[in-house]
Amino acid sequence: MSFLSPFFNHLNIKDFIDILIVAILIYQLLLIVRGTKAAQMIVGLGFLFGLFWLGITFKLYSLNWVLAHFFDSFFIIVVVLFQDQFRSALASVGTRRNILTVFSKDVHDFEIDEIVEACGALSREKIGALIVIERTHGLLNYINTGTRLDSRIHSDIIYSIFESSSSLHDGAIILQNSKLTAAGCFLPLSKNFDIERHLGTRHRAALGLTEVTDALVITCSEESGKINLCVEGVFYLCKTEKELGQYLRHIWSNESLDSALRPIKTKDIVR
Ligand SMILES: Nc1ncnc2c1ncn2[C@@H]1O[C@H](COP(=O)(O)OP(=O)(O)OP(=O)(O)O)[C@@H](O)[C@H]1O
Repeated sequence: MSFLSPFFNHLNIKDFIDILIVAILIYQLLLIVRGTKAAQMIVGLGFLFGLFWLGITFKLYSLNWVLAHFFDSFFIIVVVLFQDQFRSALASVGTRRNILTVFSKDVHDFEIDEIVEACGALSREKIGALIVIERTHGLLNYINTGTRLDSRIHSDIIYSIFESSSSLHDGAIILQNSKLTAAGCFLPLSKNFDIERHLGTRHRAALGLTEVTDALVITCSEESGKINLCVEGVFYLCKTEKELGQYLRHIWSNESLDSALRPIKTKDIVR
């Protein structure tokens, strides 16, 4: 590591602050694009950078010429490719989880009670519902498919959205950072061919989203009234509202799970 010391010797406090700000901006950008199509584009750009590096190392002139011209306009290309993400991120500064609130809890006990109460009522009335709770992966791609609400999380509001007379009852609602951000959102269907054949599109959408993001999805079946929590492509049946509450509190506040409940298999439960 001694080869790095000349580099550090020339750094002053201003440079450290500069590097820290850029690191936070890159981290925030990654949070926004994780789980979205933009993440795949970043992998594609990384691949082109790799090719460029190979071209320079092995002096592949034609490849260098093409890629050098491509990277000349790199910033314009990035802005064009990620225009949706930039637009949403700039518009949502201050309203979504940002630099200042990144360490705060997303869903509080109060909101969990409201979600659980709504699911209980929907289940008793056999009203179908699809409720998404955002964790660290940005869901703006999916929020943009629905109707923006930005309301507080309240059981009556959730219940009335899914009533058949509501114009927003089709699709999913997305809860983000203690807010009911959008309703009528379209989620990706699971591409898993091993899914039980009887599962309909509501449940396939819950699986699909949790396969590509770390969001939690609660489904309430219109047919059976059963409530399921879906985490990382796995369903956890909640026989009662109390069980749903236990699972949610287990995930958010690390409350211990009743031994009768199936343990959640997740790599990184976010608290
Ligand atoms: N891709 C999707 N994104 C969001 N919501 C969806 C999606 N696909 C279906 N839905 C919702 O699911 C409803 C259809 O549910 P369907 O009966 O096909 O599924 P299911 O899994 O059998 O659920 P249920 O047990 O409630 O009948 C739609 O009316 C719509 O509200």
